[in-house]
Amino acid sequence: MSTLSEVYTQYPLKVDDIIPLDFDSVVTVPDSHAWPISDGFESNDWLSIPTIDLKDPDTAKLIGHACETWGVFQVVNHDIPLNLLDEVEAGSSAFLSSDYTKAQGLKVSWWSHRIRLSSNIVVFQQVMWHEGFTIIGSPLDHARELWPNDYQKFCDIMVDGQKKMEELAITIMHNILEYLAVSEEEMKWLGSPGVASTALQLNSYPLCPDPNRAIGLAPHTDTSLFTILHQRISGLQIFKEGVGWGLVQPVTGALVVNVGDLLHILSNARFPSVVHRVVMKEAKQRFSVAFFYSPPADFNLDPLGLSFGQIPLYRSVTVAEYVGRKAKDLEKALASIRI
Ligand SMILES: O=C(O)CCC(=O)C(=O)O
Ligand SMILES: [Fe+2]
Repeated sequence: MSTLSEVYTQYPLKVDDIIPLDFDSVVTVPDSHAWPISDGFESNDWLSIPTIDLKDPDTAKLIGHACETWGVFQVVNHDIPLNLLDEVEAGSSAFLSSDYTKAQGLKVSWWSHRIRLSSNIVVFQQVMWHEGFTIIGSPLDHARELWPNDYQKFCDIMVDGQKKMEELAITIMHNILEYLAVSEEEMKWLGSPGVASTALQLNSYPLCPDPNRAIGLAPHTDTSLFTILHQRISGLQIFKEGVGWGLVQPVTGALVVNVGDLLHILSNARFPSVVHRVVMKEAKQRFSVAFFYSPPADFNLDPLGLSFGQIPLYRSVTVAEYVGRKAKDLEKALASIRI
């Protein structure tokens, strides 16, 4: 087994779990999509997470400190043009509203329940107020099938988006390693383009007739080292120990970076893997773009940067094994490798 695509193929969508819903015509939230009100659901409080200027000479310290205290921060001066992020969003919208996508009735699922349309585009929708799709690798073959006359532009934008996100991820990773005092020798894969496991996930949260009865994405942690996210409209909530749920304020041009499970393991639990969710806040359709950054699937992940005498809290695990554990049981994956 060598790629994440192959790992996901082992956990296909259970078709019986699909509950179709036409978000375009719905006037109330059906029971199938109603979500129990939970703590902080209606909170409009912004969390004061750090915003870091990537041109600041102290970037490594600022990023490391933010990872340690919050597990999430925003970055500005990141060199990804805003118009590219807008184009990715427009491409996502076009894909989701294409006749092909609609005709397939691509409906409800949750993380482990994904419809695979082709080897490289994974489409899913769930009992959340959400639809979206994940691109792993090149979208070319599948997009050619979807829009025989029109696929090239979509592919160029997605490939460009993935490339720029990966460059930014490499910069952030270098800073994190510096902060954790982990030798780059330990991460030989880092920096060679196309070697890391990456995925570009395009999320859409349709306008909801009753926002307090639905949820965009249920609480979860990401199965990545970290995730880079673009949001223009609010809705992303983070859970902070001792504070509770709070919204991450959209800042024009900024990208949100959150720690995922793999960096939590690598940092020996020094960095929290951030629990987050999406709530329906504004009376508009909301899009977001998430870029998941992880080492190659066969990379052996160990807690690193331990100080003298410190014991590792997690056993060594390959990325592929961890992804498989998470796909099987979202809640128990981390505990299952705890020493
Ligand atoms: O849409 C968002 O703000 C969050 C998306 C997210 O958490 C994810 O795709 O894993
Ligand atoms: Fe997430």
